[in-house]
Amino acid sequence: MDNLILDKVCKRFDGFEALKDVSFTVGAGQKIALLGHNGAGKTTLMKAILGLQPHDSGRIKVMGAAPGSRAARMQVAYLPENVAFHSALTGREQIRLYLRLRRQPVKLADELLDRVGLAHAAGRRIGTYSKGMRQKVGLAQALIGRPKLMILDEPTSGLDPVSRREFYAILDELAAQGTAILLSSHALTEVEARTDRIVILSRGRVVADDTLAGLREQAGLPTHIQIAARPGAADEVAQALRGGRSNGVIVDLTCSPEDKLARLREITALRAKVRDLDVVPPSLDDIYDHFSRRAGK
Ligand SMILES: Nc1ncnc2c1ncn2[C@@H]1O[C@H](COP(=O)(O)OP(=O)(O)OP(=O)(O)O)[C@@H](O)[C@H]1O
Repeated sequence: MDNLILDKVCKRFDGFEALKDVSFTVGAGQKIALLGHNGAGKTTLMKAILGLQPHDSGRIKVMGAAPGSRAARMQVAYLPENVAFHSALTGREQIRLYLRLRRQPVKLADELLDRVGLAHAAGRRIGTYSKGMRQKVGLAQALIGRPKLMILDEPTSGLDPVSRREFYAILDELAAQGTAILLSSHALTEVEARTDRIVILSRGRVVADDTLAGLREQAGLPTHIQIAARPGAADEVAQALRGGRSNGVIVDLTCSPEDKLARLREITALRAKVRDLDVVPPSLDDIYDHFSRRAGK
């Protein structure tokens, strides 16, 4: 059974279609990135999954239950984009409060804060925390009760690179235990390497849903090959490969995915004149741009 099922979900605001026939699933242990421009419908979709805002038509199932039902709420965790906490409470007090609300033992608070790297500040008031630290309190809160589905809205905004890595390590652990994760982000390079599948929303519609490799194949965008020629051989290499020069010894080529192997064979034939080469596939930024533009037409 998929932990989350979305089937032709639609939502309108005063005649404006915020979500149109949105369908995809998130299985146990899967990490899915939800990408989309400002106003694409990401938050609206998350709120519908959480049962915070009713959808108009289509079907949403959270662990087989209706969104917002007690059964669903017990198994889902949410980290909103801008987490607000009581600034006079300490991190420990805030998490204890959430634990009480979820009918969990309060003694788990320190363990949860330690897990998100906040043990050292557990006794300090949240009003003195940085944005990144508050985000970590939010993550500690979301970890309560071993959720089966985690919905994270821009979870790493405000986190420094080390904290981001730690954050994704926690998500990996949860996914390994079977939690399904849906996270929205504008940091494309970050989700590129850390999620299993990418769903792109544009104007309320799903315009792409695949692995990064699958999206690359569908988009058919060119690959760049950068060849470092041996000293004095750059002109000859550029001429033989019909490539451009980006600086003294680097020769740049662009080729379609189908031509990649043929081009690599040509380069190999020149190996006495080539010192090194890099094959640079299209980035998620390029792919995102491709699908968004296509949807806009
Ligand atoms: N309560 C509401 N009433 C009217 N329109 C709304 C409401 N909530 C959202 N919308 C509209 O629905 C569209 C989708 O908004 P949503 O907040 O889901 O986008 P988003 O993808 O989360 O954007 P962002 O990346 O900027 O957070 C927008 O055009 C927004 O103005």
